[in-house]
Amino acid sequence: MKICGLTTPETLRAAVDAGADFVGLVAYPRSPRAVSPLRAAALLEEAGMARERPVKVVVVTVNPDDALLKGIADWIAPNFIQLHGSETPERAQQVRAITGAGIIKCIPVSGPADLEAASVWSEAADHLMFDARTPEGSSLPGGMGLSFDWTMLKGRAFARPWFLAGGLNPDNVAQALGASGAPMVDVSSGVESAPGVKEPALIAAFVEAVRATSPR
Ligand SMILES: O=C(O)c1ccccc1NCC(=O)[C@H](O)[C@H](O)COP(=O)(O)O
Repeated sequence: MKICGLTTPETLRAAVDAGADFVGLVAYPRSPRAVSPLRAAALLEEAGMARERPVKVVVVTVNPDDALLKGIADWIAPNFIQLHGSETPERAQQVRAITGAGIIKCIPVSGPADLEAASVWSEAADHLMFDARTPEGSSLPGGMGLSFDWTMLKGRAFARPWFLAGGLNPDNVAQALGASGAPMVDVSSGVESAPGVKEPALIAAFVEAVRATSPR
């Protein structure tokens, strides 16, 4: 599971200690969870993760330019770049070459037809993420606590391992896993007390709820 949008060493550590597999740092200036590459590097250091990383570090971007990608590679050296904009597979290959990181591609979903977009990503992405499409004119393309009909994913096969995202929280994640058959889940606002303010107790409750649902 992935806990996204962490902004403090305490919550980063809380995610690791709870047993998250991936932690997400958002490099999108308009987000209430935004951290610069420099701040992200300091965060990892303050959380004791500068050298040894017990989890995969993901940097979330939206149509990133080369300068941002170079800054991310130099300062953070993440395991994955999450592409949350309108990037093409060709651009994703460039992102991989510039950063040396793996690629998580977000597919925005409002209806079953949106799932077809996954088919072009079998070469360029390591993982897919199905996240609720935010309404036209929204301030953010993700992290809005919106969900979609999870059942449309049930029984579907995709070329890459995938995350379910969008509107998940400790109270609904068990139902979401059952309804979608998701192999991995991602959460941001569902473990916050206000936009950008993560709560360690909610992070722990989310991880526990996933653990209690998943086969060991
Ligand atoms: O979280 C953000 O602020 C954000 C900003 C811009 C692009 C993507 C963003 N988040 C991406 C994520 O991976 C979120 O975890 C995902 O959209 C689910 O968010 P939520 O519905 O709040 O759990």
